[in-house]
Amino acid sequence: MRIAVVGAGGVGGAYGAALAKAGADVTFIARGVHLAAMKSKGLKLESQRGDIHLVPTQATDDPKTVGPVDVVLFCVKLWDVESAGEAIKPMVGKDTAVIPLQNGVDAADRLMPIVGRQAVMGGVANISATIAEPGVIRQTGTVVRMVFGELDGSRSARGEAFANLCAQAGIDGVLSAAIQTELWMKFILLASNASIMALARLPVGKLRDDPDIAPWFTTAYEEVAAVGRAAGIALPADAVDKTLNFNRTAPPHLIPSMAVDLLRGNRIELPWLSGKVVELGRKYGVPTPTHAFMYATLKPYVMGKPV
Ligand SMILES: NC(=O)C1=CN([C@@H]2O[C@H](COP(=O)(O)OP(=O)(O)OC[C@H]3O[C@@H](n4cnc5c(N)ncnc54)[C@H](OP(=O)(O)O)[C@@H]3O)[C@@H](O)[C@H]2O)C=CC1
Ligand SMILES: CC(C)(CO)C(=O)C(=O)O
Repeated sequence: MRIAVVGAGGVGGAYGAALAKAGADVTFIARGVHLAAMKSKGLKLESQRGDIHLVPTQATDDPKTVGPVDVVLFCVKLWDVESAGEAIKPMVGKDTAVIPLQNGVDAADRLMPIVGRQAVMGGVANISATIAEPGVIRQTGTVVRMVFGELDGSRSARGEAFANLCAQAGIDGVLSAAIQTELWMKFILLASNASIMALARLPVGKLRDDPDIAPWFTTAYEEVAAVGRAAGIALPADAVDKTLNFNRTAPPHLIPSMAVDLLRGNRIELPWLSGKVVELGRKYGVPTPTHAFMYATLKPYVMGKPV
């Protein structure tokens, strides 16, 4: 199976390394010093599950040299969706599946007008990883799970083929018939935790048991779930309880990628996370005061550390 991993960062690097190690024909689309390091030293994944060092690593900044592939794992940040979407067109053939793994709930909708409705599936990344230095990806924790599915809920041959490949690569790959629900279940958690932990600049273990902070997780989750239901998403009745339970049992040092970006002084994905909750809340007449406050107070950091 030919795979292109677009954006070889925390998410793309970690999944791509596992797929390549399992024998899949993986090409990484990368750029800058990270690409140069991958080409000269090979991509390295540091993980408690065992390190992987891909030498040599198939990597390029030019999708035209790759041509059509079976699966594009689309792993750039949310602000790069449109530009990277344009760039990958030469790799999208008649049967290619493009699986966007961004957090948030709108990446697939934004990609469809660019690469075509038929190509785009839905995807959720359950992993925590970051670029530690050029050419090196570091994973936190041991979860390597990916949920993906056709947006219309059908069970496709391409979905099944990719699920089989995930199994060979040690990725807990789940082919879902309800990918919109999966995306929103993660959104309840992530949009809330990203803002709370970016504001506190601390990982989950330092916050979830504090009696002054704990209720804000519940309130923030409830706002996102209410917006999702108003938008017509079929969320389970215990969606908030499930999310609270996940948060209670997450590794204490887990910190959302948006908080990592804020601590590094990078751009942050806030407009597509708390910002999206507020935007959709307004659209559907659902109050979102917690996310509105978090969005407003983090907004000065959207383009990086304010000067
Ligand atoms: N990190 C995590 O643990 C998780 C992240 N996610 C989501 O996954 C997405 C990706 O996050 P993450 O892996 O952290 O991001 P990273 O910043 O680590 O990786 C993205 C990479 O894509 C590169 N890139 C962007 N555009 C292009 C392009 N046109 N051509 C080639 N390379 C390109 C970036 O390069 P450059 O630096 O030069 O811009 C960067 O190296 C986000 O939406 C995030 O919310 C989901 C679950 C977990
Ligand atoms: C791993 C997790 C859930 C962290 O909260 C995440 O999605 C992220 O860091 O973006």
